[in-house]
Amino acid sequence: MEFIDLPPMLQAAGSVRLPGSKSISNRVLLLAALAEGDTLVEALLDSDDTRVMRNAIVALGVEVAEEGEALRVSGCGGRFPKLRADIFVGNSGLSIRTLVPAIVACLSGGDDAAAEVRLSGVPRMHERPIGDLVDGLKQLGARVEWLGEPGYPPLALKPALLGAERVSVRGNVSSQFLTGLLQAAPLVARDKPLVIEVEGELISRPYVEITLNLMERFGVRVEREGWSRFTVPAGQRYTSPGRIAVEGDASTASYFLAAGALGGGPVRVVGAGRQSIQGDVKFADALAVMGAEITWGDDWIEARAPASGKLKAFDLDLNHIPDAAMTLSVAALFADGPSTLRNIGSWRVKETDRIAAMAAELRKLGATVDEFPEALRVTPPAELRPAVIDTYDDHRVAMCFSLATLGGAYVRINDPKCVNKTFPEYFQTFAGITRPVPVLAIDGPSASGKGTVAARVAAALGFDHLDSGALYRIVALAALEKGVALDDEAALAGLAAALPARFEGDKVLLDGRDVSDAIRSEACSVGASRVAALPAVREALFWRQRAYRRGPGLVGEGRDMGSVIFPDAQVKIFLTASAEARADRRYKQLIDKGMPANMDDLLRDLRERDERDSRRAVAPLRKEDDAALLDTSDMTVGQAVDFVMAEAAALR
Ligand SMILES: Nc1ncnc2c1ncn2[C@@H]1O[C@H](COP(=O)(O)OP(=O)(O)O)[C@@H](O)[C@H]1O
Ligand SMILES: Nc1ccn([C@@H]2O[C@H](COP(=O)(O)OP(=O)(O)O)[C@@H](O)[C@H]2O)c(=O)n1
Repeated sequence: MEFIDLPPMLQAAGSVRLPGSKSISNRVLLLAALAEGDTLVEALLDSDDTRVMRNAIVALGVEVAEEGEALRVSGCGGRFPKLRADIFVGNSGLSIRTLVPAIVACLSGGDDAAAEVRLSGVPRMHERPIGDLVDGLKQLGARVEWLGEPGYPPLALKPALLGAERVSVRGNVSSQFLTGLLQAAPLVARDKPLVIEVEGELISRPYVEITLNLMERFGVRVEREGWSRFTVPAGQRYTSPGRIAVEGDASTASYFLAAGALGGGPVRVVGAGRQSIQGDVKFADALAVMGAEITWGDDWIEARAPASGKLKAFDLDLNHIPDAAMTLSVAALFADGPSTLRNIGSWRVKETDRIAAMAAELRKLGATVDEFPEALRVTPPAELRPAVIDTYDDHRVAMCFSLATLGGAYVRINDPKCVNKTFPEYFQTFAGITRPVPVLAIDGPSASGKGTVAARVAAALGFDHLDSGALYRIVALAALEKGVALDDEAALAGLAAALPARFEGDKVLLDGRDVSDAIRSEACSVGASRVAALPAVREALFWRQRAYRRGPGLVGEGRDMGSVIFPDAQVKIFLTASAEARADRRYKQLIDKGMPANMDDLLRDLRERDERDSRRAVAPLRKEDDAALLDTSDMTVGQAVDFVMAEAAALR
């Protein structure tokens, strides 16, 4: 499984130019395809979902050409030229739900009896309902055949004359059904008006407003009575507006605005603002309810943390911003109490069951989550835990969990490429506005001076100090005490995973006992180097070591700080010295502590350990390409510290 590790972040600030809106891009592509005349579409989103729509209109015979950064769509004037096609819609709900009514309308009254368009998608798409939409189309006379489970894709559309003047559709499953019917309506209402009635409550209304707004840009007027009855007057045709610029994506904006609110800010998103036609800009109002400071421009929004520093819990009906509301469920981790997200039932039929998915993943971070049929209550933990987040092939799950890093937790996002659905550059953009907790990694062989230098540098910088070798030594000590064999990998990994050890200043405590000296014995030195060669032991200590990365920063020393535990460390040092110099230092250290020591034994032992540490299969000791080499054979401690402090200047 591919993954991306996001380190804990100190803060977020900066400016982001938003990628094009998915909702607008896909509507514009279809309307431009159906219109009379060429449309030059600017700032179109390039992502999996928009490629689905683009490929679909091309498969239906519409010409599309790149012109610099823009796309020229040569409209077909109301009837797709090719009505024999197999269209793959991936996992794009909007694409299938708007293509089906438009194709059905084009199949009406044609003279090719063998015309047939089939639509299919990824397995999840075949679980996403479309039956209510098809029922509506059948009222008009459409011929639709289910190719799998009735009510779900895949399906086949066949020629049939559409007749009725009235159609009704359910509004409480997906507003995309209504959008699909509305966009196809002018193709049906050639001689007589078409009335679309909505049964039940219409959810996600702002998306329908985007539809009406864009239809108007393409010259089609819709009469609306409340949100339950829409009349499309007869004889209208889509005509190209010539050129159209796609707004920035307001749903995507939610991640960056939240980053500003959670990570200090200010973070500004450019491309959607006060004048946006997208309902999701209202996400900024929800952040304001939490106490974030929001500033609006015509085409930008800026968010920063509340002056008090603490975000407030909320209880909100989020029916109008279902997508951006996912971001709010992660923001709830930063609130001063339990927050409730209401009226989000549509989450159940999205890319995944988002209520279940968010509940499961938020819990991994330590939150208490109550799941209801159409709501979620999130109670933040005292401290976020590092978590491995599963993303369910859902771009929004992947994107919104990146925000947890602003709460000081390491987050591993599994299958991060699922963001390609709407924002392939997401993680790079997120990295551009966030500042990871700094890490200075010092690796090197035994007695090279890592511990001594790390302690001094950490004190000078005001950072924490992680002596990772001590963890392996404690495992060795615990094993020796409990009589666990030093090659019993499973038992040793079990010991390591549940190690009741703590660092307190200079002291190392095991089960509350001071073992600072005990772990430095020769037996523990040899034992540590043996248990450290076992992959399961290293695995068991992996997240534990990462948890030491906390603001304002960390100096980590060991063998694999810069290669495995903190590969993104901003400063890496490979500290070494000749074997003779190191044996000499170790000898003096032991004699000072009143411990027995023999120079020849020490030198042999040191060489053996060097060998074992460098030859082992997992996390071998070696200098990383991006580490600065420091040979202290002929240096004083002060000189070594000065060298590292000079490198550490890069952290500021
Ligand atoms: N140039 C130097 N840099 C770091 N330590 C040095 C240097 N010269 C002598 N020493 C001494 O070497 C000894 C071993 O250092 P230590 O920090 O325990 O090494 P490590 O953590 O790499 O095993 C310490 O007593 C330290 O004072
Ligand atoms: N990050 C680390 C740190 C230590 N170790 C192992 O743990 C042993 C003890 O580490 P240490 O840093 O206390 O050892 P010294 O350098 O003090 O001898 C080393 O010999 C390594 O085998 C490791 O594998 N990875």
